[in-house]
Amino acid sequence: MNALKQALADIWRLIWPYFVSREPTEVRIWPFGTFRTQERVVGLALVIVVIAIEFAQVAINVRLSYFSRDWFNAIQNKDAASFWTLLFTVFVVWAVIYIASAIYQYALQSYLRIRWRRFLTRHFIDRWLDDNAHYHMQLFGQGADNPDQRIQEDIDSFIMRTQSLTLGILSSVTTLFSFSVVLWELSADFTVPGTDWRIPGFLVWGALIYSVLATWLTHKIGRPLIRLNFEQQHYEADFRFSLARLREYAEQVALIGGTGAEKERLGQRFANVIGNFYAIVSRTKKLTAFTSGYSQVNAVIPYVLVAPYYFANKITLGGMQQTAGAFARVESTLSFFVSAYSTIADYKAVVDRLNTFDAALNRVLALHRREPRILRAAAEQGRLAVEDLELRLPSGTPIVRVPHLRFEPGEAALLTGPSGSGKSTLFRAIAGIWPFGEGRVLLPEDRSVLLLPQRPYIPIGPLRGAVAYPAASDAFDDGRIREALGTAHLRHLVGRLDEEGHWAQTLSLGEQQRLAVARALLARPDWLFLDEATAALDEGLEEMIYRLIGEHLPATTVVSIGHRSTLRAFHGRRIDMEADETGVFVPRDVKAVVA
Ligand SMILES: Nc1ncnc2c1ncn2[C@@H]1O[C@H](COP(=O)(O)OP(=O)(O)OP(=O)(O)O)[C@@H](O)[C@H]1O
Repeated sequence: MNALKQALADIWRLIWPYFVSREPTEVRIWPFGTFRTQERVVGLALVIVVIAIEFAQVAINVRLSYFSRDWFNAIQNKDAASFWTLLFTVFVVWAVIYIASAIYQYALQSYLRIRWRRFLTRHFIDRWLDDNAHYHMQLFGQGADNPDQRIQEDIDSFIMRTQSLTLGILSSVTTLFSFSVVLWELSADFTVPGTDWRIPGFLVWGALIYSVLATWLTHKIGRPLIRLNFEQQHYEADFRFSLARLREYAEQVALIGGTGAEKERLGQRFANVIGNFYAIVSRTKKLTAFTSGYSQVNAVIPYVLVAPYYFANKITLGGMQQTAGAFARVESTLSFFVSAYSTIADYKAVVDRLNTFDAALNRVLALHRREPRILRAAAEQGRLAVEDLELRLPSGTPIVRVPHLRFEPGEAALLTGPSGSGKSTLFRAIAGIWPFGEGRVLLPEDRSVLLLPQRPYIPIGPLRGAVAYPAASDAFDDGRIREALGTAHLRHLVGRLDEEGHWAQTLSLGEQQRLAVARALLARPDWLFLDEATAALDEGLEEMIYRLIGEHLPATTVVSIGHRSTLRAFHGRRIDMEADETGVFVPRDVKAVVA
C-alpha cells in the first residue's frame, strides 16, 4: 500500500507543475478567434474536454448494448423490418457520433501532449542549467545518468503514458460502473446453475472474482518486468552515450589506436543490453502465456456462463447477447490492469527516471546551499580581489589558499605554477562556478568579465553563431565578425560564416583557441581571463595574438594562466603558485618582473 502511495506521489509531483502554471499564452479557437489566457487554463480545459468525450463514448457503448439486445431479438424473431430500422436509426447514428468524437479526442489529446511537453521540457532544461546545476551535478557526483535521454525521450513518453493510462482507468471505471448496473439487472433472476440459489447480481460477482484472480496472477508474474524495463532503458542510454562519445572523440581514438579498446568497451555495454533483453523476453514469455490464454478464454467465458439460462429459456438470444456483452465489458475493465501491465511497468520506469533526475537536481541545489559559500561582492574602484579564500576538492581536501590577492584595472598579470596546483580552480572560483571552499571574491562592479579556457566550447551550427557565442548569432554584424576573425589570424574562415558545421571537430585546437580570441575581440570585456587559452599556438603566433589583444582591447585588464616563459613579456606582474608546508598552494607575487 505504501509503495502505491509513493508511486502516486511520484507521478503527482511530475504532473502538477503544468496544471498550476500561470505562464501567459494564446489560444485560437475556431470560429471564435484568439484568446489570451494562462497555460494551466488551456491544460485543464483540454483535460476536461478529453475526459468528457471519454465518458460520452462509454454512454454510447451502453446505448449500443441495448441496440445489440433488440437487434439479436429481431434476428431470433426473423423480424427484418426491425432489423433494418434498428441498424439505420440507432446503430449508424451512434456509430457516426462515436467516430467523430474519437477523431476530436485524438486531436485534442495530441494538442495537450505537445503543449505539456513544451512546458515540462523547458521546466527541466531551466532547472538543469540554472545556477550551473548541469556542471555541479558532475562535480558533486550527483549526476543522474543520461540527462539527455530524460529530457528528450522520457518527458514525452511520461506525458503520453499519463494520458493513455488516465483515460484507460477513467473509461474502465465508468464502463465498469455502467455495465455492472446493466449486468446486475440482467442477472437479477438468475440462480446458480443446477440449483435454486438466487444470488443478487450473480454475474457481477462472477466477473469480479474472475478478474481479480487474473489480475493478481498477472501482478505476480509480471512484477519483475518493472525493474527489467527500467534497467533496459538505462543500458540502452549508456550504450548510446558511448557511441556518441566515440563520435565526438573519433580522431583522438584513431590517433591513439584505441579502436580495439573501444570495440571492447562498446561490446561490454551492448552485452548489458542483450543480457537484460533476454531476461525481459524470458519474463514476458511467462506473462504472455498467461495473458494470451486468458484472452482466449475470455472470448467464450461470458457465453458459457450465460448459456444455461438461454437453454433454460430464461432469456432471449438478444438478452443472451447483451448479457454476455455486458459481462465481457465488466470483466475486461476489471482486468484493465492485466492488459495494461507492461504499460504500467514501462510507465513506472519512466516516472522513476524523471523523479531521480528531479531529485538529483534538488540534491545539487541543497548541497550547493549547504556548502560554505564563497561569497561574491562588489569591489571598490573597479579592482578585483580575493580575500581569505580556501579552495577545496569535492572530497574536502584543501588545494589553494589565498589570504589576499588583488588585481588592479589596467594591469596585466600572469599566474604560473606547477601542473595541478589549482590555477584553473582559482579561475573557476573567480568565475563563480567552483562551489567547494570558503572566502570572498570581490568583483569590479558593472564590469564585464570573460574567461577563455584552454579548450573552448564551440556550438554546432553556422560559424557566425560559433564566433558570437554566448551572444546570439545576430548580435554582431558580419563586418565585425569578419574583422575579429581576421585579427585572430583566421582569415581563411571569413567567407564561411553561413556554413553549418561541427566546428569543434574540424578546426584544429589552435584554430579553436583563436576563434575564442575572436569572441573576446567582439565581446570587448573589461576583464579577460585566459586559462592557457593560447597554449596550442606556436610561440610566435601566441606572441602576436597577445600583442593584438593589447592593441584591440586597450581598456581590458588581462589575467593569464600560462607555462611559457615568453608570456612574461606581455604581463607586468607575475604570480606564482607555491606550495606551503601543508602542501596547499598559495599564490605569491614574483618580484623579478620582466617588463
Ligand atoms: N572536478 C574535479 N574533481 C576532483 N578533482 C578535481 C576536479 N577539478 C580539478 N580537480 C583537481 O584539482 C587540482 C587542481 O586542478 P587545476 O586544474 O586547478 O590545476 P592547474 O594548476 O590548472 O593544472 P594545469 O596546469 O595542469 O592545468 C588537481 O589535482 C585536479 O585533479
